[in-house]
Amino acid sequence: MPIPLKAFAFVGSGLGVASHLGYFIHGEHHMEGMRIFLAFFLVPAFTFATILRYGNSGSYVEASTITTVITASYTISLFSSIATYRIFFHPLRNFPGPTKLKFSKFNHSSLVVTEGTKNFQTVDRLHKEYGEFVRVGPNELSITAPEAVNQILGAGTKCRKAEWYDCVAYPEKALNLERNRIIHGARRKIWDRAFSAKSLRDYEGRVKIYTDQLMSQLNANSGKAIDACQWFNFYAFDIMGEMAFGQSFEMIKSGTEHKLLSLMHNGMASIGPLTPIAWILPLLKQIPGAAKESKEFVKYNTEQVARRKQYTPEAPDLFSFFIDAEKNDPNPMHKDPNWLIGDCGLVIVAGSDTTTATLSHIFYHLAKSPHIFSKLREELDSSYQAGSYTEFKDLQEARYLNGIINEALRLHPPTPSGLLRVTPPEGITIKETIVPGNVTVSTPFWSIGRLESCYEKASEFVPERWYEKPEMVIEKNVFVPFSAGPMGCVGKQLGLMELRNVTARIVSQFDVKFAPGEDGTGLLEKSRDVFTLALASMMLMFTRRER
Ligand code: HEM
Repeated sequence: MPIPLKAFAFVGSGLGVASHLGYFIHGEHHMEGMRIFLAFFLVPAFTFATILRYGNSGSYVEASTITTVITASYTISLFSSIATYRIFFHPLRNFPGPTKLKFSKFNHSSLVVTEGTKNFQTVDRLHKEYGEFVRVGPNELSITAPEAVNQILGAGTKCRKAEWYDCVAYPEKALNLERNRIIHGARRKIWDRAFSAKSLRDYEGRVKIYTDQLMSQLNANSGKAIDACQWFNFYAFDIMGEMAFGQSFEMIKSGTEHKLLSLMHNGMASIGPLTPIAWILPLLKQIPGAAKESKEFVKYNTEQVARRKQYTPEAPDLFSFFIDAEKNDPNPMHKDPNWLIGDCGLVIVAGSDTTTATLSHIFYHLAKSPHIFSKLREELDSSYQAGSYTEFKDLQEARYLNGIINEALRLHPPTPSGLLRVTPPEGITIKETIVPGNVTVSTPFWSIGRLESCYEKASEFVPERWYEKPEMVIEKNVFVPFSAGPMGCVGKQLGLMELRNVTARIVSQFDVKFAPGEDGTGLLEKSRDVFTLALASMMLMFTRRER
């Protein structure tokens, strides 16, 4: 007697629930995209072939009907089980947030796309609607409670980096992608050496060369409208090329974009919309012909590393330390050549777009507010001489300049959505709220930087709050544009050195204003959130100062 179709539907449904409760609900599966994807095709094909071979009639119609019934009932019950769990039983079920985001991160992704790839603003809107704790995914919370920043990112944090770090540059290895704390700590030691106080002093000369080059170009274009964001990007990128490979990309000199810059930016463009569903990124990279730019970026870095290994620069660069570790460090992990290639890409990505975004926003505010520009020029005229021996040291102490940099980082953090972390298995308690274990959490920098509970007159650009009016910084601990703790920015001092040096030089030597028809809103409204910011243009005029 033939088995009724209902029985097959029953089996499919049972398997659906069982695979959810026995497999998908446990642990991490973000790197299994390809296997799961293939299983969804191969298992039905295998089922079809088995029924055809061993079924009662051996007919194609029977085999395909039964396969369809099992597959459909499996799929429906799997997704129903997932949805039911996420809404009614998940440990985050009582946290507020839009219902569609509780179901699936695909809905977050589509929200990001429809709202112009500005996740930090999307999340900000959700916080205004739902409060300090917002469930932005089935297993994800965005938190603006000030206490969360230190607990999630601070020195003693028990949180670790989220799955996103495995996916975003798969299959690369690099310091910032490393989720294992012991391995991260061991690699971080090499980077810390490369950024010691002595090394930083050695890098001053390199920074100066590119600041000089930028000044020459601004001189040559004095009084003309130019895209400041693009020139700042050339500047930051040239310095990072010098740091990573011991040779710049010559973009300031040539005034044209190097191929690597567009490769990097095109490669990063997908990160914005795909961050909520980052498991798709490794899947894409395993498809031949897909994710071309990212693959080319890695290929370029591989070739450059090979070239860099052929010579020793006169003064050490970052790679002097990395190559030394590969050859001489007793820890064998540094022998893996993938570290050099991945860290090479990391120098470029981490060091260029962050600095560019900050410089661009500093000059947005200087062009918008002539009184801030004049006050900065006064400070510099009285305490600083461009090109002097003590130039870098003097600028460290320029209070107004440093206040301006802090304000730019507060209102326009270069990683505006914050950083994804996972809570420890026992969970954490933030402001009496228990955040369960193994939940993805983030503290959106852009929103927190604008909270009246953290800063007095939060929406205003007030450099003095950082020295003369400390009462205007209500929650000091939330200001972490470089992140904090063991995974905080290792290049912070180099970044600050560049920002101070180039800002001081320009303000001392040029008048700055918006070009006709420009008011800087394009920069604020059209830049996209791709983890760092993909900047829109901003046309400024730098005119040689009349003395
Ligand atoms: C305004 C300038 C900069 C800002 C705002 C900034 C910000 C940040 C932030 C927020 C992180 C944490 C990322 C995460 O956890 O996913 C980070 C990490 C990092 N940054 Fe920066 N950065 C800047 C400049 C630089 C520069 C010039 C370099 C030089 C190469 C650099 C190298 C790095 C590296 C290597 C990491 C990874 C550290 C680790 O995982 O231990 N950054 N940065």
